Amino acid sequence: MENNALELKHITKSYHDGEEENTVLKDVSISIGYGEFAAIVGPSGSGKSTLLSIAGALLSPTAGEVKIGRTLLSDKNKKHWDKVRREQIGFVFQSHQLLPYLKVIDQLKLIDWLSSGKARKEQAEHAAKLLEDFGLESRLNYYPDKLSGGEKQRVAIARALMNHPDILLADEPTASLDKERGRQVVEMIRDETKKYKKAALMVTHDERILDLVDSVYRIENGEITRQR
Ligand SMILES: Nc1ncnc2c1ncn2[C@@H]1O[C@H](COP(=O)(O)OP(=O)(O)OP(=O)(O)O)[C@@H](O)[C@H]1O
Repeated sequence: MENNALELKHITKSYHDGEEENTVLKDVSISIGYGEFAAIVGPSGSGKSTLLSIAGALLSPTAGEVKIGRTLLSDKNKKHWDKVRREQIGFVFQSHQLLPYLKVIDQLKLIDWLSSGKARKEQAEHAAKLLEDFGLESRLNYYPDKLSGGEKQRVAIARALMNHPDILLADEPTASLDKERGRQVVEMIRDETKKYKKAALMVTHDERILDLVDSVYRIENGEITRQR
């Protein structure tokens, strides 16, 4: 049976604040398949970022199971989490987080821990291909301050796909963009998800872009429901 790119099973997350226990996620389960683009919506403070951090091996759940591709994240083996993040997950944040002193093409080559010449060549080709997919082929030698907001975010998404992740996790990727540019960026995430059979999970406040995703989950009072 084909596995999913991401499986969260019966996730509970509580934060402790002195004597108080604040349960932010209650028995949350979701699965995202390869080629699927899912969105999470919900009011401020409902636990969306917490869920994304758990899915991205940045935060451990109080209870429940996280599986990324074939890898089951275990609390006993946290040393392994760095490797999972590096090799299986692509992160995109609200603001692009590009490095100001690197050209576009070099932003992608940053993830250059591979040593062999062949691997390096493949990586350079992959970077060029991704930047072309994102319509940035004429911007390879630009520094971030010469790019528009939408272009910067597109570079950030291309960079997140460099390591061939199982899943792309995006926390409000359109927050800093106007309507049109925001939509364009989300269309590109969708296209890449389909083209490379990746999964993507996006937190968003913007209901106008939900027609671009395959599935929509809403979190409210710590509980998740699938809307479609
Ligand atoms: N490290 C922490 N320690 C204690 N409480 C936390 C911590 N991180 C988040 N919380 C609490 O958990 C709840 C959910 O926070 P979270 O950031 O996941 O919500 P969100 O849905 O992403 O909100 P927003 O849409 O405003 O970004 C909030 O009540 C928040 O105060």
